[in-house]
Amino acid sequence: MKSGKTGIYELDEDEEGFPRLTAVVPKELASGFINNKRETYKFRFDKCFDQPASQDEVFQHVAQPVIDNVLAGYNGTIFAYGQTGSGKTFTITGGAERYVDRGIIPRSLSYIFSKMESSPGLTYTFHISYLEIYNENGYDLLNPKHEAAKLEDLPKVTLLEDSDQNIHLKNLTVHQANTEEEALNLLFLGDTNRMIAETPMNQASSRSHCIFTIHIVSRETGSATIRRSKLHLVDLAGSERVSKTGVNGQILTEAKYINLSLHYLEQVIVALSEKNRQHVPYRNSLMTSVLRDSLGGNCMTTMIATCSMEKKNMDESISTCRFAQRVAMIRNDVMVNEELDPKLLIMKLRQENKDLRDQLALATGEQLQDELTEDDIQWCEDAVQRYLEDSDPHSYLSLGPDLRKIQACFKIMKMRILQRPAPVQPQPIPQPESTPDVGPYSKTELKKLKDLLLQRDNEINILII
Ligand SMILES: Nc1ncnc2c1ncn2[C@@H]1O[C@H](COP(=O)(O)OP(=O)(O)OP(=O)(O)O)[C@@H](O)[C@H]1O
Repeated sequence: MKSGKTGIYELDEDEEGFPRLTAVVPKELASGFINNKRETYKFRFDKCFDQPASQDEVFQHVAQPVIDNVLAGYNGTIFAYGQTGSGKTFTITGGAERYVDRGIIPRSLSYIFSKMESSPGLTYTFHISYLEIYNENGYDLLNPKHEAAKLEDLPKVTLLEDSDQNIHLKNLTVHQANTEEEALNLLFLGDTNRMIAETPMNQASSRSHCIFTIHIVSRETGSATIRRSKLHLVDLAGSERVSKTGVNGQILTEAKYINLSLHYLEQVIVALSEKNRQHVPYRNSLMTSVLRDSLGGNCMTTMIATCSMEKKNMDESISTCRFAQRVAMIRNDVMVNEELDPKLLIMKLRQENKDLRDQLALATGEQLQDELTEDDIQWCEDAVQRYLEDSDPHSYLSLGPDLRKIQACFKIMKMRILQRPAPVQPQPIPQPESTPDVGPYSKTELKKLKDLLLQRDNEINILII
């Protein structure tokens, strides 16, 4: 956080070193506030980003820690809250003009896929869904028919609750993304389909809530345990009050729905922040129902409050800061969402069953009579192969007490010996046709010796003469 004054706002640190935002209300604005005598408002946050903060800085501080936890199997939510035009969409999705303006969603996708590539011991599967909530109705932004139809013509996304009170969303498609590019294409498709309309406050105001969700399944290689987690990236509709915008007709209806759903969101957040509160009113709105497992309980929630620095928006900015303070009071108990993969679990149990039968046979001295299965024979093949390939002369073939397996392994080895090609016999070196060599000397050497002998005899004869 940068310290300093930004017009009527001041950024510094409180006594405990936390970033603090102080809003100093100018006299001419004070009458518009509920407590019109109050002149300064102080808010404490985990982090404050001043106007020049880069998208990368925001991503690193806000999103990266949440994503690291999501990849480790926890649920995570990041949502942007603030009045229209304060930068929610810019923060969550990003600006379209420059690459450096990419927001939290595309950066999260890049980060997640790069993490996946650098974790060879883990297998990840990613699925993506993109939900828009408009006038309290849910619509699938990734529905293939979306481009051709009006939003209202699409099948509505509805809530279903199972006997364990888990929420399921009917008509919301979930798409697998194997690469960053595929995931970005889904984001692009959803953003293209997003409903936008004009209001007097903003030419391209988003009047709906959008929830981009990355569903992650991970498993360590060879493990039967799978982890399921999800990351919700939420771009809320503008939080400004209706009276401020001076709108009517359809836009007024929309604004009322937005205000109501944000009010219910606030109610849930207030309930979650009260220590001994038993009932949390999640069911009041579609958004709180969808985010039920993502606002409190088993989830890491991060809220980004976007504020306008302009004087005329000061009461909205203070209201946004108040909301953010309440969210900061929620304490969640997070746990990894682990479960066993049914297929791997069955395989594991079958193996355990077999081991137990083998042990029983060993204990009772009784031999198993039924035929070995194809899997058993393959197991024997592999065991023999490993044994033969092992260059250690002291290695042994461990087969357990099952006589059938021992016999199968012997049979496999015998087959391998029988099927081995006959060893190549060394061929005799062809010799020139002549008398065979005698003794340790070759014929050439013998001839040389005979010649030498003859020469010596001649020399002796000459000397005698
Ligand atoms: N940090 C920023 N840097 C540069 N431009 C920004 C920044 N934040 C917002 N903007 C620009 O301000 C305008 C409004 O921002 P944005 O659409 O993100 O607001 P919003 O809060 O999502 O509004 P709405 O509620 O209407 O969706 C956009 O043109 C956006 O590009």
